[in-house]
Amino acid sequence: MTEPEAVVRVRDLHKKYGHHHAVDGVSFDIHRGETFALLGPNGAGKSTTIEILEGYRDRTDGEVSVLGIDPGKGGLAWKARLGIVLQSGGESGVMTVSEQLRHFAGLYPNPRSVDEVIAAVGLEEKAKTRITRLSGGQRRRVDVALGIIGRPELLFLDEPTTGFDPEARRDFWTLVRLLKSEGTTILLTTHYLDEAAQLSDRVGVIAGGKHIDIGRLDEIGGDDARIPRVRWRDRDGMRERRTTEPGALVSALCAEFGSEPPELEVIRPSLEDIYLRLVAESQAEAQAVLA
Ligand SMILES: Nc1ncnc2c1ncn2[C@@H]1O[C@H](COP(=O)(O)OP(=O)(O)OP(=O)(O)O)[C@@H](O)[C@H]1O
Repeated sequence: MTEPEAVVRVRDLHKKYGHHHAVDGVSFDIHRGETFALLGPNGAGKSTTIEILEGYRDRTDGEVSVLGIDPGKGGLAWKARLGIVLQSGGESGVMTVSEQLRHFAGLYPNPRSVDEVIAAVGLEEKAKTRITRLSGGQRRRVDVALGIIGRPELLFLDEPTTGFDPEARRDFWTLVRLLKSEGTTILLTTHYLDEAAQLSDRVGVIAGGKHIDIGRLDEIGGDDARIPRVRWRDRDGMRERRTTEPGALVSALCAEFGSEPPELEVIRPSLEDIYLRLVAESQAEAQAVLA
């Protein structure tokens, strides 16, 4: 089998702010066409890592290649192949939505149609509205629109749906799936674990600047973290058991009760459960080292 093409390659990345080691030996690849979610608690080093990949921030040490180029040396032609949605938007407020997008579209060799992008982010009714007059969530949609207007090969989405209402988030997920179906490689950070579970092929988890785990959605955290729990109520109250064979346990319970046990549930750990467990374990290990 041929190795997938690495659009992003990070090896032993380090970033120090003064004495603070914000990124402490992180390594990962992102393959062409995949959506990769970089997850971690506040201050884990996600934005610092992304900003290094985008060429906005110098690294202290390590190897980084983005679309075959060292981001510290990337020129305009390289930048035009990237789409960037930063954590805080950089759009200027005096322009209308469509003016701003037209302005940005002019900076790229092969931009998407402004009207199509406005429709894709659900801002048709606000196209002629000044950005200063938009709500926070609507401005965030402008950020996303600006990130995709240049038809990027690689799209960075740093907490893209912060401030979105639930419907806008669903619409955004549809948009990301469309971009992915067109072959766009995507690096996503988000604190919404359901968003990561919906959109990503693989997940990397970091905490305190250090790598904790990396893998496909169905393998991250290991087999033990994904063992389902069966819950039901009996005479003594709620009961719960972890089992790799929930079907067999449910059958046995049904036979024992003579019908379905009250409040029966089979609960499969969500990405959020697995993530919280990984982060808690790594924090406990870090504290044990300090003790
Ligand atoms: N310009 C800076 N100068 C000094 N320290 C910084 C700077 N930027 C970030 N840091 C520190 O580096 C660490 C990592 O920050 P970073 O913003 O990369 O984390 P993050 O994972 O993106 O967090 P969040 O989820 O809160 O956005 C934090 O402890 C932060 O305080």
